[in-house]
Amino acid sequence: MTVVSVDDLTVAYGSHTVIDHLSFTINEGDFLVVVGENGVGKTTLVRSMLGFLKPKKGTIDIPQNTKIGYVPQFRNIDEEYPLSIKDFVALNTKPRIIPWLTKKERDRVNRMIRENNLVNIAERPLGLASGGEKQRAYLAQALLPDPNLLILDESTASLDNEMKYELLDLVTRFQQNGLSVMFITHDWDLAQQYGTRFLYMTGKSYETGPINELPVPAKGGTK
Ligand SMILES: Nc1ncnc2c1ncn2[C@@H]1O[C@H](COP(=O)(O)OP(=O)(O)OP(=O)(O)O)[C@@H](O)[C@H]1O
Repeated sequence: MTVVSVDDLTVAYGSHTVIDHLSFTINEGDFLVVVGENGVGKTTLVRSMLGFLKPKKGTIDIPQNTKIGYVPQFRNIDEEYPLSIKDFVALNTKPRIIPWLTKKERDRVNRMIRENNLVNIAERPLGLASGGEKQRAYLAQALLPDPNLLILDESTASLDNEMKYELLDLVTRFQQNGLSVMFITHDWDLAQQYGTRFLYMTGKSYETGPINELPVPAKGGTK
């Protein structure tokens, strides 16, 4: 089943064309890694897929049963941030008339807390969590509404190796249960280890295919 189909997409900021005739698809259960140097349009692609930018040309076909979860690139959550990890996850419950969570919503929040290894720290202020714990909280929040496509924009960028693997192992577990993943990264090793397919954006052209065909640059490349 196709969860997103992008065909001949062109996106521009005014006269500055950033994405030029891009086509690719994401299928159910894919772990698509998106690689490419700074400024080639990776975040612009995500913003277009989320509907925030109107394509100049081409189409982004998102079937009705595709629900997207998104973990954006940068957040500035400092020590003063007042919400607990659990409350932060619960922020992504859909708008409701009564101000408190229903039992079903609470159960769902607790499930996400469990499945993202946050049980022991659920009541801790998010601002005091480590980088890896924060990323797991962002993941839990994004997964709360049960999306079938998860977009991660550089989620491992600020993490040490152990935390990177922990986070991506977790994401892989969800992927193996049918979640499709689109993971934007500058880390070619992680791309090769976790991806099933790739989209390589060079700024001039695009390549896509199974992960074993990823054209890994020589050392000193765009890593
Ligand atoms: N709102 C905007 N208005 C005008 N130009 C923009 C805007 N957002 C991004 N750009 C430009 O579009 C190009 C692509 O930016 P984008 O953030 O999509 O790249 P990226 O591949 O995600 O980069 P990075 O890896 O550094 O996050 C850049 O030249 C950037 O300066």
